[in-house]
Amino acid sequence: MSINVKQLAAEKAVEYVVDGMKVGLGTGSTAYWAIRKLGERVQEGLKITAVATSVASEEQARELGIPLVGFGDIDGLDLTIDGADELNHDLELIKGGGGALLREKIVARGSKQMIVVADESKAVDTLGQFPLPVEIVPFAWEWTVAELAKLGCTVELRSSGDGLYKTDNGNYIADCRFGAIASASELAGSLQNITGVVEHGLFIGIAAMAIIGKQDGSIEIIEREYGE
Ligand SMILES: O=C[C@H](O)[C@H](O)[C@H](O)COP(=O)(O)O
Repeated sequence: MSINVKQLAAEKAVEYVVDGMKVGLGTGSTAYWAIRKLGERVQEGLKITAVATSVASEEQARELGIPLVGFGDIDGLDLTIDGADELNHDLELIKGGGGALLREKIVARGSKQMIVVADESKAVDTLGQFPLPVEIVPFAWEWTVAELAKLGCTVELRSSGDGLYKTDNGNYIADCRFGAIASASELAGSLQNITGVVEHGLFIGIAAMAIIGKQDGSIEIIEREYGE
């Protein structure tokens, strides 16, 4: 019988949450299990407050009775637990497969610590197999897509049903296929220089720990010192 490796990793991460913490709730099918476990612990008496990185995670947290606070009520978070689409051994990540990368990056950057939770298929030697999601403004999106393509990728504007996919912020997602990404930080710099780009899904120097669930029931932990 196959085990739920996403749940395995997510529930391990929730062990790092203690009373009094301000917690960032990630988005996606792995973060879902972390939020579910946090909800259970809150019902058992854990005292935390939280902010969510998407409308979907906010709704899940509310249903589970996790106390949510506004961004104006706190000046930062202790810990964010979130998934990833790809991660390498330096804890560089590709995120945004679910379209939540902008909110996720704001929340992760506002946290003292970010733990990534993933199944083993997400751990890679070189980033880039997964198309890099880039959030772009709808205005003149054709020109922004053309600028992205000049960086050496093929770009597909994400669709949803009959139309274009829109993020929780009302923007589009351009999925950019670069193939193997030699230097994530150089690419991040180039993406930031394109005016229509709101944010990209490369998370570099943000996560301190990854918890990876494996089919054999074991867990691998990758850690990185802040400032490395
Ligand atoms: O936008 C979505 C997020 O970055 C997710 O955390 C990421 O796509 C991983 O999602 P999942 O755990 O469903 O694979």
